[in-house]
Amino acid sequence: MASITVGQMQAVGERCEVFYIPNFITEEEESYLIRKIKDTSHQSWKTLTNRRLQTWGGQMFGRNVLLPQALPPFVEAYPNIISRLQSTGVFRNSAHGAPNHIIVNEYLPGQGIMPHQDGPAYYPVVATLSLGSHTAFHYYKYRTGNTSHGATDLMSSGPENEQRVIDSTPVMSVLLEPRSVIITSGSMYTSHLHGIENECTDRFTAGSDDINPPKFAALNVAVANWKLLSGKDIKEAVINGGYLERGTRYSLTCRDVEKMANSKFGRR
Ligand SMILES: O=C(O)CCC(=O)C(=O)O
Ligand SMILES: [Fe+2]
Repeated sequence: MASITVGQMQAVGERCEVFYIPNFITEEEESYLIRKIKDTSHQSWKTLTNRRLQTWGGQMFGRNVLLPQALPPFVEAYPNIISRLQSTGVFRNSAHGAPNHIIVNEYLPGQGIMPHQDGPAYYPVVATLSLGSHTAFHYYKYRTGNTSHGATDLMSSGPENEQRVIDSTPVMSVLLEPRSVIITSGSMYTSHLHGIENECTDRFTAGSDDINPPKFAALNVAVANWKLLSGKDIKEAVINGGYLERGTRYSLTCRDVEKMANSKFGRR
């Protein structure tokens, strides 16, 4: 992909805060990146309860400041993920004009990530590249009035650690294909949450027009980006009410940490 402009990116939903770009990288680039992620001579995994992660571009110092390190060549040179993301224009007003930090998550089938906000350390845009498998990605809002409506409600710790009730019905849900990028900005970044349920299989309710779009069967919510899906088998499963088995998925969560420690600081 030579270059992408905001005009060519496809907005998902009416608010134009979420953009879906299928085939952001080629299959060859995807295999190469997965090989590099698995080759831990460069970096190591941090194991959490329900997934593993690597951090590229440096470690956070306190909550908001990055102790920067160079990003690996497999996002700067080949494939040139960072410059492709730059060419979308979504980072043009961020402190460094480009992502300077990447969290690589690994999810086995059945693993997900609780609804959360990415928080104030970053410029409020996140671009996430999916590798290896599709997944179902949901955006949630907080319940107004903060009243819990029963045992199914989720609680969040929120950016300031206060407990808030999350509405368990997503405000928007997208199917992320392998090799796609999803960009989250605006209020979807600053006041909504996002998460991935711990599922092995995603089932769909058939649909193929705006009145009756295909849905994620378990939640009865539309697949908001169904028209933008590019994989033949994936699109067929979604439109015809089939199912998709998840494989191991790697995600590259690319953001701009606005405050960076002076790089000389650590060396003195
Ligand atoms: O894996 C994903 O697509 C989401 C990851 C995420 O939300 C995060 O790292 O903050
Ligand atoms: Fe996140």
